[in-house]
Amino acid sequence: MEALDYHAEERRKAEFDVEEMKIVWAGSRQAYEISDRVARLVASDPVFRKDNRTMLSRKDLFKDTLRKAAHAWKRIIELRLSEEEASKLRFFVDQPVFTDLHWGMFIPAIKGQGNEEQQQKWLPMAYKMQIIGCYAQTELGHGSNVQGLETTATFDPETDEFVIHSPTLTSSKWWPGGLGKVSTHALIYARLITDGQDHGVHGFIVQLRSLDDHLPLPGITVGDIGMKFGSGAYNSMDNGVLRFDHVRILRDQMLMGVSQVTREGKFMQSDVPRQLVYGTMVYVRQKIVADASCALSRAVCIATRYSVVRRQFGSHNGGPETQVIDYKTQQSRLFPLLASAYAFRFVGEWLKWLYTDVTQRLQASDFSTLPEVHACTAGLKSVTTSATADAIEECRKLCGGHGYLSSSGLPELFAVYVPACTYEGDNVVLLLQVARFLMKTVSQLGSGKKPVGTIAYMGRSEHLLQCRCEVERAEDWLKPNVILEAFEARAARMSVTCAKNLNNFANQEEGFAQLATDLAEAAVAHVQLIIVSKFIEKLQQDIPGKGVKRQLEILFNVYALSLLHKHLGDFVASGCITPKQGALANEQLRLLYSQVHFDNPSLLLYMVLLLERLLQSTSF
Ligand SMILES: CCCCC/C=C\C/C=C\C/C=C\CCCCC(=O)SCCNC(=O)CCNC(=O)[C@H](O)C(C)(C)COP(=O)(O)OP(=O)(O)OC[C@H]1O[C@@H](n2cnc3c(N)ncnc32)[C@H](O)[C@@H]1OP(=O)(O)O
Ligand SMILES: Cc1cc2nc3c(=O)[nH]c(=O)nc-3n(C[C@H](O)[C@H](O)[C@H](O)COP(=O)(O)OP(=O)(O)OC[C@H]3O[C@@H](n4cnc5c(N)ncnc54)[C@H](O)[C@@H]3O)c2cc1C
Repeated sequence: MEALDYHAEERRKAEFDVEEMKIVWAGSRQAYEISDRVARLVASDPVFRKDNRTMLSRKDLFKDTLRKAAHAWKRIIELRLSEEEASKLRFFVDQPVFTDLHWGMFIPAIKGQGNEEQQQKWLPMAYKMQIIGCYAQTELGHGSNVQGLETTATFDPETDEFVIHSPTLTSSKWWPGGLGKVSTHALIYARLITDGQDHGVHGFIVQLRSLDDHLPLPGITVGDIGMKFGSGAYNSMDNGVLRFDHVRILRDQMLMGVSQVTREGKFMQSDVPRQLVYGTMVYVRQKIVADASCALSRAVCIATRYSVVRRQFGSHNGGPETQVIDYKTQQSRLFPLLASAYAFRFVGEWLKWLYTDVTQRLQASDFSTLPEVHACTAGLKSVTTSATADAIEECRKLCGGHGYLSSSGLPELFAVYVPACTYEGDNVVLLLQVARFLMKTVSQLGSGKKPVGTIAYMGRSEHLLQCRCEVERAEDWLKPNVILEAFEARAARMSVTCAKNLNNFANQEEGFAQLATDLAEAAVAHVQLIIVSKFIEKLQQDIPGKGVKRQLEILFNVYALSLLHKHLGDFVASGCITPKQGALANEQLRLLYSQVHFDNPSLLLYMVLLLERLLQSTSF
């Protein structure tokens, strides 16, 4: 049976309302309708074709990308698309391009760190793309260590200007997307110096190229940093290098929403946390989490499609060979990835709410949730991108030799996706930020300060440090409260153990350095607990549609129990569960795989259909 006939057949047999499941995935009926409409628009427009991009030279690929970006902008204007529709269209164009950074970082940084006057001056030009901006923070010598950046912005009270300078080779800005060829302006992060005093890293808007002939302005040396991983992939983006030779800018080109420099050259740190200078990174990290579920779902679609159609071995009396989806090993590798796509989708929805909430609080000078938002965005960005990068590679391997063909779509998807483990914060560095937040919370237990939000479970650590999971039969692992308590106990015990071991060192810094690996693992346990708990919260909502909630419950159990199986060492070593209970979880997982496959083949195929229009616009 051909794949498409099979799909149609399976849809007819669906155990659940596929249309309602589409809405669950999209987040709302409106979001689904926008996504569906824009996906069709992109898939039906020959200018947006993607099946040739791995065969183009870097120069032709870049020209192709610019052509697509210009065409996208033209269609956005012609069709009067909303900001949400425009963002979707850029997403479905699905090729790293300078507009990612213009819309994704340059504009949000001005909105988040600029004062009212600066927003009124720069945003209208940016929205009309009369200026094109990039986010130039990373340098050749420093990326993770933002406080180590070397570019300087020295205030000259004589002329009421800042002098932007690259004092060393390692201070060269290196990596910013859109910098190499396209951007006319950059948001530069540099050391603010007034009257000889260094006030740390702040943001400055600097024009790089002429708006008349696009040539670099005096004192500016700028270019592209060359080919990156893979052939097509990220090579459609002009990541660049930039050096300053005493470039002068007006004082009002320092973003003054977080701190200011007066006409007299006096540095004024307003009463907001200096970390708001990092606000744009926090914003992008929360978007990257939602993006992980999209990238993961695409890989799972391809691998599911293949697994359902591909047959190998098992022919009896000349009959058809076995579908590879029937092999338990194929199921145990693929189904947790399908479940992870939904898990990341739902935690991404929640994280978007958390970010919106903190943005509103900041406007009321309420900084109380900032530490938690930093820990959640950093941790979820790290865990979801690492898992997704690994999953795309796993999906390639699930497709045999065909997974290695460009036309499968998987190599390109992998090559474009994997830098997500590095950009917007190296994943290990971000886990250590989460660990810092966890250790601070543990140190405050007993101080009377009650842990709240995603760390509230630490307030029950006395119970969690000694509880025993109530699991005697495999089906006991189907109870959300049993799973939740196991994940809470594992996270609490790993954090408390780290905190105790830190006390064996002369100081916190030394302890942190020596125990960094344990601390990173404790951070992963905490973040996985957040993902599990948000999936449970999603299932507690009213979910319409025949059988939809039932399918999601199956996926939740697959996600949680496959994680438990993968990290069984943590759970058993921390005493949360016994080896026998671990074996029962694995037994339950096997039963669940059969449910996902035999009772609900349409759930799998639904994922295949989920972004089918998008897949059709690739060559696979
Ligand atoms: C752009 C597209 C948008 C859509 C996205 C969708 C999909 C993605 C698709 C495509 C993406 C396209 C392009 C990719 C763009 C990539 C762009 C970049 O990569 S930009 C550069 C990114 N760089 C980084 O992320 C740097 C990482 N390093 C840091 O963030 C910091 O250096 C640090 C590791 C956090 C350390 O900072 P610092 O030394 O200043 O602070 P500490 O001393 O460690 O901690 C002090 C204190 O501050 C708290 N804190 C730290 N950061 C924050 C924060 N962001 N918010 C709030 N609080 C913070 C920290 O917890 C400490 O608190 P305490 O313990 O209480 O003292
Ligand atoms: C495709 C892509 C696009 C990018 N776009 C932009 C952009 O638009 N704008 C921008 O400003 N930047 C951009 N970047 C840069 C990116 O943000 C940095 O690469 C990233 O922050 C990591 O910094 P680094 O490369 O200097 O590595 P480092 O910070 O030097 O880290 C190197 C490695 O050392 C280890 N390490 C470092 N510190 C620690 C620690 N404290 N503990 C344990 N291990 C540690 C980690 O393994 C890390 O991977 C982009 C990068 C890529 C790959």
